[in-house]
Amino acid sequence: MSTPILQVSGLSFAYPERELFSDLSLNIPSGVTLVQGGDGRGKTTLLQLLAGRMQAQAGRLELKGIDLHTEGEAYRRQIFCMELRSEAYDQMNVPEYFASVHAAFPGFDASRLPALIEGLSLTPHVEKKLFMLSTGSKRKVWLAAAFAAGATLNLLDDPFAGLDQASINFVVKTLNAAALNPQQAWVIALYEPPQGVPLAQTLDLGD
Ligand SMILES: Nc1ncnc2c1ncn2[C@@H]1O[C@H](COP(=O)(O)OP(=O)(O)OP(=O)(O)O)[C@@H](O)[C@H]1O
Repeated sequence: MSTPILQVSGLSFAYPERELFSDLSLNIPSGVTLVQGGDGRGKTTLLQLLAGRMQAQAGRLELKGIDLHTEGEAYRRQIFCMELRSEAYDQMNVPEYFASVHAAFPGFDASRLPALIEGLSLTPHVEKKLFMLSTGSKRKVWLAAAFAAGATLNLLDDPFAGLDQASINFVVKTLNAAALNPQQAWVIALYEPPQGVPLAQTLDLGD
């Protein structure tokens, strides 16, 4: 088996009033990994921990040999993470947002944007600022950015929420094509397994 993209060992994390993970070890290979779990099981928190945006109480995370603890900046630079709760990009219009992602990811492939915008029915929205978009449209913008970014590790929290069926089909098709790239890993957090997406593995956090 090839070396995993991300190696996690001994990860422990608790909020003051609730322990979520204790001594969790896992490998994330290329392809699609599903983090499955019911309400409040810790899907979002786990993605934030993998992204290096929240700090665990214990554990080691190594992304293609880069250790989060000792090389945090280099580690985080390889990760595209949907920041749906962030307001940091709200004042940007869609092309400005894509330009900001392009600046952050050297492997960003801008030639893919027209097809992604069309496939996700974003054309009527491209001149809008992000705060003007519905949650579903904003999610589509993040997804388009993820597919163009070329990041090593891609963390997609609830990628289908609020999407119309045509866009869901498009995301499934695009994700399945991206999953064939042995240099990239895709982690998706959902309540239940997605239809039509072959999974490299499932991490079940319970109902
Ligand atoms: N900042 C926080 N401080 C304290 N507790 C938190 C915080 N964020 C989340 N929690 C709690 O931790 C648990 C896991 O939350 P998290 O959002 O990671 O779960 P989730 O599986 O993504 O849930 P959902 O599907 O409902 O979004 C929940 O019980 C939540 O209430």
